Amino acid sequence: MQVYNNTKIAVKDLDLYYGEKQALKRVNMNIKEGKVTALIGPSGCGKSTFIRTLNKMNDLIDNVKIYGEIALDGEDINKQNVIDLRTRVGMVFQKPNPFPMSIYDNITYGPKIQGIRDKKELDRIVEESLKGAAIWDEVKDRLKSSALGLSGGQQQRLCIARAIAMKPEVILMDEPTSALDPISTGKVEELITELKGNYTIVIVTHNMQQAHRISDDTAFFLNGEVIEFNNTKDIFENPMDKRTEDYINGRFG
Ligand SMILES: Nc1ncnc2c1ncn2[C@@H]1O[C@H](COP(=O)(O)OP(=O)(O)OP(=O)(O)O)[C@@H](O)[C@H]1O
Repeated sequence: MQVYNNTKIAVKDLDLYYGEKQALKRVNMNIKEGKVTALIGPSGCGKSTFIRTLNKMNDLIDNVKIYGEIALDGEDINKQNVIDLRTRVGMVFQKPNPFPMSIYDNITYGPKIQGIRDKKELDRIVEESLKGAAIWDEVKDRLKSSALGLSGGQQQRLCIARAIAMKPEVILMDEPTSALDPISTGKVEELITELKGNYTIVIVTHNMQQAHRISDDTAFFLNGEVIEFNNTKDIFENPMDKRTEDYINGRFG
C-alpha cells in the first residue's frame, strides 16, 4: 500500500459487514499526522463504524466481517497486539464516561495498569494530563473528589485527560460534544485545537460549523461510502460533489 510521508493512518479498500448488511464500502483515506480529520454525514452512514475500525472496537461485535487494510505508521493494525494498538490509538466517546472514582484515580487508572507505581510519577502524570486537557485549574483543589461530581463539560475534558495520560499518538472522538452545552462545547473545541500537532485527531461530528472550525481535512460519508475527502476549506467552500454540497447546505440529513 502506498503510504505518504505525513500519513498517520492509511485506510485502503475497507469493507465492513454487519451480518449481511454492508456498512462500509471501499473506504480509502489517508489520515494525516498531527492534524484534525472530521467525519461528517447523515445518521446511519457509517461514521461511527469507521472510527471504531481504527482501533478495532468493532471486533467486539458478533458477526462483523472486515476486509481491506488499515496501517498505523505503515504497519498493519491486525499484526499489532490489540492492547498496544488501543494505547497508541485512544478513544473518547459521545457521552462522558468517567469511572466512578476520584478525579486523580480516573487519570492514574491506565498508567497503573501499565505498571507505573511511583507516587511522584503518578502525580506528575495527573498534573500534566489535566493541564493538557485544559481542566487543571478547575480541579486541582479537588483531585480526591469523585469525578461524577463534575459538570458534563468538565467530565468530557477529564475523559480527554484520561486518554492523554496513556500517551496516545491518535485520539478518536465520536461526537465528543453532542451531550454538552455551547460553553462546554467551545472549551472542548478549543482543547482539540490545542492538542493537534501533538496528536492526530479523528472526530465524528454532526455539527457542520464544528467540523468547519476545527478540522484540517473532512470526509463526507453517505450510505457507507466516502463521497468526498479533501481539505476542510474545499469541502465547505468548493465541494466537488453535488451530494456534499447538498449535505453541508442542510438540504438533507
Ligand atoms: N452492531 C451493529 N449491528 C448491526 N448493524 C449495525 C451495528 N452498528 C451499526 N449498524 C448499522 O450500520 C450502519 C452504520 O451505522 P453507524 O452507527 O456507523 O452510523 P453513523 O453514521 O455513525 O450514525 P449516527 O450519526 O446516527 O451515529 C447503520 O445502518 C446501522 O444501523
